[in-house]
Formats: sequence, C-alpha cells, structure tokens
Amino acid sequence: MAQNPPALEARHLTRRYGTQPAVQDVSFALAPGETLVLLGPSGCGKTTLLRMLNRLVEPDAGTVLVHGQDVRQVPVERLRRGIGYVIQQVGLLPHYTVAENVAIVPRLLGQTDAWIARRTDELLTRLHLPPARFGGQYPHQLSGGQQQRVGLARALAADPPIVLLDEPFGALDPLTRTSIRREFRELPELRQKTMVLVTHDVQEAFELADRILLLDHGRVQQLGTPAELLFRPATAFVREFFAADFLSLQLRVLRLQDILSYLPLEENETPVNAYNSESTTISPTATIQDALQQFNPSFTATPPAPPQPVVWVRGLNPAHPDEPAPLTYPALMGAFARAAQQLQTA
Ligand SMILES: Nc1ncnc2c1ncn2[C@@H]1O[C@H](COP(=O)(O)OP(=O)(O)OP(=O)(O)O)[C@@H](O)[C@H]1O
Repeated sequence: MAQNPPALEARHLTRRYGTQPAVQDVSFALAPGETLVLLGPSGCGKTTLLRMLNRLVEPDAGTVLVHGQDVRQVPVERLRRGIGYVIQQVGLLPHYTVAENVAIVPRLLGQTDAWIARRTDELLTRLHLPPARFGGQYPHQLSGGQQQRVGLARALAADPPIVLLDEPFGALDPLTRTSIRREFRELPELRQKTMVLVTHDVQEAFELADRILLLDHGRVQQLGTPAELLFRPATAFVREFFAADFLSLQLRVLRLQDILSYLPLEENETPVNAYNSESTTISPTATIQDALQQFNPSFTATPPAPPQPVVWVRGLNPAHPDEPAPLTYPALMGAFARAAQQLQTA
C-alpha cells in the first residue's frame, strides 16, 4: 500500500527579490498534525517562506505540495480556503461584528446560517470570548489579545486542515502573550491541525514546535526537534542562536522522564503515604519548566522560594510504577542540573 503523502511539503523553494535571495533551496515535509516553527533573525526569510506555502508569494524555483498535490494545480481561492492564515496585524474587518468576521470564510463556502451560527458560537466559546458578550461587538471595542483570538477563530472557522501563522502573538504585551500562548497550546481545535508558525521568539518556538526550521539569510541552518537543535546544533550559527537562552530552553526541552535516573528517590523526606486526593500530581511527560511551575506558578528561570513543598508523579519510581511518588523542589533542581551536565558533555 502506498504511504500517505505529507500534509504539507516544500521542495527546494527559492525566492529572490531583485538579485537578493530571500529564501534559498528550502525543503521540509510535515506529517498531519505536526507543528513546524520557522525561526530566525529579522530578514532571514521566514515570512517569504510562509507566504509561498499558500501562494501569496510565488517561488522562483521549487514546489509546494498539499496532501501530495502541487498547489499550482489547485485554483488559488480553493487552496486558500483550505489553509487558515493568521497574521500579526489580525486584519479584522472594522465594520463587521466579531461574529460576522468569524463567519466570512464559511459564508464564502456556502454554509447554512444554522451551521455558521453553531460554529461561531463554538469557536468563540473555546477561545474564551463568550458569544453572548462578544459576538455583536466591533473590533475596535476589543483589546489586542481579544482581537488576536478573533483572528484565530476566523482562520479556524471553516476547519481547514492546515493553518499558517505569521507572528500571531507579536503585537501583544509579554504577559498577555504568555497566557494566550498557553491557551493556544491547549486548544483542542488545534490538536489535529498541521501548522506552520513564524516567530523570532526563541521561547515561543520551543514552547509550540514539534520541529523547528532555523533560517539564516534564507538558508536552512537546521531542521529538527527543539532538543536536537539545542543539544546537537548542526552549525556554529545554531549554537550561538540559542546560547543566551540555553538554561531556560533546557527547562522547556527536558521532561521528568528524561531525568528519572538522576532523581534520588531514596533520599525523599516525604513518605509515600502522605499522598492524598488533594495532592498536586503531574505526569512524567511534564517538562521541567512545567514541574517547576507546580512548585511556584510564577516560576521563571530564576525561582524564588517555592511555596509548594512537594508534588506527586505517578510512574516516577520504577519499582512501583502505579503509585504516586513524592517529588521535592531541591530533588528536581539537583536532578535537572546533573542531567543537563551529562547531556552537554555527551
Ligand atoms: N516585497 C518585497 N520586495 C523586496 N524585498 C523583499 C520583499 N519582501 C521581503 N523582502 C526581502 O526579503 C528578505 C526576507 O524578508 P522576510 O520578510 O521574509 O524576512 P523575515 O524573516 O520574515 O523578517 P522579519 O522577522 O523582520 O519579519 C529581506 O531581506 C526583505 O527585505
């Protein structure tokens, strides 16, 4: 049986402006549901590459395939309706209400009023914009973060299998940005989507990407998982690009299960039978960052004293995989430090 084609594939894409190459010979293939983040310094070609995927920019050479089909063989309007597109400037129509903005593409596709009303309500609710309150409002009545969510709802309205996002959180202040990013990551609506997201924010890339494509001067420096780019940089550029954020990126990349063997379970001062239904529990697949946030919700790379003395992890103790085992903050930090040292010298 033939294998399913990638959901989205770029083959040897090149685009010049005058004699200046903006994107040079870039290739990747995404499985359905995968999130690729295009990362790199300003002017490295991220937006040009993204816009070639839905034919807002035509390549000088190379091909884009959607589910195995060359995009040049698909009428461009149909192609774009099958690919959601979210931009930093949001681009809501000012004289349309929130609900009307969200309904634009389904209306073009000839969906019934009842279908559109149901879908709009569902999406606005999921994006924390209660439709009774926000559906009838106009874009200028909303905050930047709320407008950004409407932009996302609009891109998702027709349920496209592919979504392209160009700096979707770029216009927001850092706090709003962090909370919207978390909502975005947890949105059930996006779990099945194949996504390509442009950012120049390294933390954002590590939080959202299955794989990262790091560009410099239009060329691929490395394509791989966040852990591969961090621990096995392909070039000096890749290494230097992440150097300033190295510690905090490690916290996002490493999971509890990766540092299991470094955790001194026998030195634990909390008895196993101290566990009860009120105890905070996390999964071994949680990142160190997520685990540290359980000890202290406002945790950043330099933590203040943790108010939560212990969290519980089921499956931490190989001898008793079904029982929650206590994890303390010093044990976690100590194990993380040992694991990180090992990985850097490996
Ligand atoms: N329409 C255009 N005409 C001429 N040059 C362009 C055009 N669009 C992009 N470029 C050039 O192509 C290069 C890549 O631009 P692009 O916008 O793709 O980069 P980027 O990585 O998205 O940058 P940023 O992070 O600053 O948005 C830049 O040197 C830019 O000046």
